[in-house]
Amino acid sequence: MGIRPADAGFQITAARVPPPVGLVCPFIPPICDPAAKFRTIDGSCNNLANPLWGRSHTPFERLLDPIYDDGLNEPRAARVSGGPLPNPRLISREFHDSMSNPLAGSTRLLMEIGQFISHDTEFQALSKGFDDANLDCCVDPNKALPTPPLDCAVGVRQQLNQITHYLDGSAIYGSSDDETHDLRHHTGGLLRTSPNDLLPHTAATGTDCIESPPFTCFKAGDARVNEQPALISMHTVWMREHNRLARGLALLNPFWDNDRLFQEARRILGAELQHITYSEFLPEVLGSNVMASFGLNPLLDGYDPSVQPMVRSAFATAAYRFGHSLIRQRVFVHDGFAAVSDRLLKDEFLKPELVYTRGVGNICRGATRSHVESVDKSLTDQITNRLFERIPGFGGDLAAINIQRGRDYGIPGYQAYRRLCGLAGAFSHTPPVQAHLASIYNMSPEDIDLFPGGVSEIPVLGGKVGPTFACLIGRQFQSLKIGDRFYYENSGFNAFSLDQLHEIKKVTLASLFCANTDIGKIQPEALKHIQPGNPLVKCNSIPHLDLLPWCEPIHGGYSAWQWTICFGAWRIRYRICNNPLPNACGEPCPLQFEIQIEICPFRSPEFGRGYAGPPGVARISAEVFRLSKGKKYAIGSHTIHKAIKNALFY
Ligand code: HEM
Ligand SMILES: [Ca+2]
Repeated sequence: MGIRPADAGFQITAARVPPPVGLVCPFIPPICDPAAKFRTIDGSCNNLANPLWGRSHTPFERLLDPIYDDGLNEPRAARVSGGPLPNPRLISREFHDSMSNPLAGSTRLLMEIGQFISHDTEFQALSKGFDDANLDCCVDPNKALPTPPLDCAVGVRQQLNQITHYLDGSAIYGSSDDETHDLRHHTGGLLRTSPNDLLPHTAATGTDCIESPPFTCFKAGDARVNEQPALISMHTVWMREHNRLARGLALLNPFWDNDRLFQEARRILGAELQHITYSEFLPEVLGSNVMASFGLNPLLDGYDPSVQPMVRSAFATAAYRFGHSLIRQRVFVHDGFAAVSDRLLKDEFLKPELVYTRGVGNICRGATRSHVESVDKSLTDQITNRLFERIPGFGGDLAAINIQRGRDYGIPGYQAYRRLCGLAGAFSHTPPVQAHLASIYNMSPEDIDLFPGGVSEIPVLGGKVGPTFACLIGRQFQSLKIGDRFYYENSGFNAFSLDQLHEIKKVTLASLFCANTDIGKIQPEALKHIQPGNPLVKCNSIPHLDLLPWCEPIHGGYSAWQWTICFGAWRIRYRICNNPLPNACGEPCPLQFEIQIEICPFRSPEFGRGYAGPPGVARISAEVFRLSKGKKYAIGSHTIHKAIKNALFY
């Protein structure tokens, strides 16, 4: 069944022992530049003592030791009390009904940005068949690819994150230098685009995107970009934001080269993404109490190099999949006057068409003008029966996948995580949901899988998820914050200046959409519905980031001093303003042309008229300055001769 230890390329044994002699460990720490201003693309060298922490293609970390059926490798299948665990599809059919329970107050954008953040922080590597084909699930279950742990000690099965664990914009830029190279335009710090300022095109691979000409599939920093049109739109908005920043920086700093512009824009964009996550998204999901208890609110200096930033497997396989319960049955597009499309999600999976026909602005507007589903046991049938359906009636079931994926990763059951989070009792559910769960798991709470147990809890005060998921999500975003040396609020040598931070903190989802789409009007808090206190307003009244604090001053610059030979007791030096145009933050040259005279060879008390310089140097008189101001003179010209004569002999 599935991947055998022999297929894994390394040994799986129960005891953790050092790697056997001869085993090549794939995790070789790179040599880091501790003074580097920018993140590496693959996330390495963020933690200087542990440069592999958070890098792409490294294992998920664990909160609890794994439980495998055979102690090593096989998905958890047996009940604590003996006998097989309930079949995941059965749990999905019986427990995860497809009722629609709209969430009061929140817009569908909560789902969209949630998915985008997920695609910046975790992407499991799956076992592939011959020639990169997906495994046939009837013959070979589609298991997560095994990996040795970071220290390459031999042990139980671990799973691999393909992308950078950090919240760093990898969904926009990619998680390897090759990917980034391919996405970049290589002039002006820009990313590549396609006509109408859309994402660059890519050939469809079949599993990632269904291409129906002329609607070409898109390419972005994360391979899942084409999964649904609102996700494509979100990627497009961020790609445009990068280009907008790069262009703005180029205007302010015309001497920055392509690489400098790219990296500075990427650094600002990463900060914007973190700011939106910690100031808009997480408070909406977790509520203010949980935000405070995990230290997720703004903080000026929190970096702790002992904190592991890595994504935890319980977060990736269950807690952060809470978002699957937010998903609505239909994709809603709004043109500012009316809904222009409200198609079933199953018809939009993996298809870029709506982005071409309806436009990014209308899709973004749709996300801010419609509701999202509550986080509860109900998941739309579009994902529990019709996920990626190609032949009617043969769609996938994401709830069942989530449950089986948890077992595949060996994550312990729901109760173990309740204990880890210090929650009292075995349930945080309404009595009917509790009874339903208990009966599906044959009255054995210890067997309950983390996804169904967590997603069906009563939400915490002010949040959208229950206490177990709030704890697991809170812990994860805490470690992504204080375990990230480049976290945008950190001080230290790499920090943003206070002026820059002030500008970054103006960025909201609303300002992002305003700056990069034709949305025109939006409510300031875009994750919340339009209502008194959050009215629909014109984009020009939404605060936006001003790049001026990123201006590096170019002052008006002079040529080097040129000396004449000594004639008599004097010699003259002169210089010309060869850069009369400073940039927005630079000072102009005070004078176009400057002449000084010096006693030659010794200092004498008879300085020239109007002397104002240091000993030994006499500056020419104020009239002469005026005479020469605003003009450039060639040395030897009549006016200069006159000026020098005046200075020397009057
Ligand atoms: C239309 C919307 C969405 C669709 C069709 C979708 C579909 C999927 C699929 C097919 C997987 C892979 C499952 C597996 O093989 O284990 C997945 C994984 C995941 N999804 Fe979603 N999803 C959607 C929205 C969301 C949202 C809104 C969130 C969170 C707020 C989310 C969080 C996750 C996470 C954390 C994973 C695991 C990623 C990994 O480690 O590879 N998804 N989703
Ligand atoms: Ca990342």
